[in-house]
Amino acid sequence: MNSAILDLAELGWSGYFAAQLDPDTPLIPARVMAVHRDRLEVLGVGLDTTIAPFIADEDDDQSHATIGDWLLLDPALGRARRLLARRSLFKRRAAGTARKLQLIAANVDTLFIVSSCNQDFNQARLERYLVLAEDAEVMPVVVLTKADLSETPEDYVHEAARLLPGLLVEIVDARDPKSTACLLPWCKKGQTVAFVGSSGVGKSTLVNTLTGGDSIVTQAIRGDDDKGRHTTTGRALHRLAAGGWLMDTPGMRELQLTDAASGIDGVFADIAALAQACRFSDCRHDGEPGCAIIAATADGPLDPDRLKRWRKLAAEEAHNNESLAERRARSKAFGKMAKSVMKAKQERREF
Ligand SMILES: Nc1nc2c(ncn2[C@@H]2O[C@H](COP(=O)(O)OP(=O)(O)OP(=O)(O)O)[C@@H](O)[C@H]2O)c(=O)[nH]1
Ligand SMILES: [Zn+2]
Repeated sequence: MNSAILDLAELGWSGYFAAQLDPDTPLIPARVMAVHRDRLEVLGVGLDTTIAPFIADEDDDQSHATIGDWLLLDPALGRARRLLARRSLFKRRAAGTARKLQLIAANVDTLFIVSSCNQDFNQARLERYLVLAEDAEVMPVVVLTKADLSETPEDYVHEAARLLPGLLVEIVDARDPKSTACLLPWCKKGQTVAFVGSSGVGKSTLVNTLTGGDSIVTQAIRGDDDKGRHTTTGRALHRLAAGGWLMDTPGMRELQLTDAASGIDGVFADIAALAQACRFSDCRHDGEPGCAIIAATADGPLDPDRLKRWRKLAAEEAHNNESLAERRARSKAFGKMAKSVMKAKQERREF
C-alpha cells in the first residue's frame, strides 16, 4: 500500500525541498517513515527500503535524521548522503541528567490541538500546546471535540479563539465524518498532520474518522504486502483518507513544553511587547515602579489570569534552561578535572 507512491508530492515534497537540490549531484529524495535503533525506513518514488541511520554533523544534535525528514540517497551506495533543511521540527530535552536533545518529528505542516467542549477545556493547556507549535514552526489548529455533548459549544470556540490573534478553531463531533470534514483542507495530498491533547479528548476517534475507519493498527498489520502478510512494523507516518499523512509516534504523544523560549514570546507577544515599555529593562514585573505589565492588568487590556499563565510557562522555561546551563557547567568542570588528572599522571611519570 505505502510503496505505491507515484510522485514525490504525494509524500509531502515541495518547492521548499526541491530548491535545496544540487543539479550536479544526482541523488534520490526519500522520506523517513520510521526510526529504529540501527536503521531508518524510507519511502520514495518506487522506493521502499531501509538504510543506515544518518547524522549530517556529529557536533550538531539537531542533525540526526528523524521521522518525517527528507534525505537524499546515493543509489550506488544505498545510503543517505544529505539531510535536507526542515520546514518544522518537534524536539524535546530527554529526561535524566544528561538532558540530551531528542528529535521527535520533522516536516509536520499542521498540529491539531485537541480539546473537548467540557471540563477538559483549559486555556493554560491550550496555550502550552500553542507554544509547542510556535516553537516547532508548525501551524496550529485547535479542534474542539464533543460538540454534540455541549449545549453552548460556541462559548468554547470563542474562548479558544481569544488565545492568539488569527487562531483557527474548529468544532466537531469526532465520530462523524460529516462533522470532521472541516479538517480535510489540512489533510490533503502532500500534507502532514499531528495531534496533541490530553487523554480522552477524542484523538483516536478523530484519527479513525480521518483514516476512513482504516485504523492504524490494521494498516500496520496489513502492511505493504498484497498477500496480506505482516510486513510493516511501527511506521510513524500513516495515510489519511484525504491523501495526507498522519504523524503518530510515542514521542509526539508525550510532547511537553521544553526549550520553547521563542514559542512563549510568539504566543504571548502582547506581554513581550508590554515588557518593552517597563521602566527598567530587567523588570521582573513584580512591583517595580513603572512596570507596564502590571499597569496593563490594573486598568487595561491584559487579563490577570493570562499574566499568571505566562509567568508559569516562563518559570518552567527558565527551569529547563537552567538545567541545560548546569549540564554545560558540569561538563566543563569534568573536562577541567580530567585535564588536571592527566597532568598529575604526566608529572608523576616525568618525576
Ligand atoms: N459524543 C462524543 N464522543 C466522543 C467524541 N470524541 C470522542 N468521543 C468519545 O470519547 C471517548 C474517548 O475518545 P478517544 O478517541 O479514545 O480519546 P483519546 O484522546 O484518543 O484518548 P487517549 O487514547 O487516552 O489519548 C471515546 O469513548 C469516544 O467515543 C465526540 O466528538 N463526541
Ligand atoms: Zn515590568
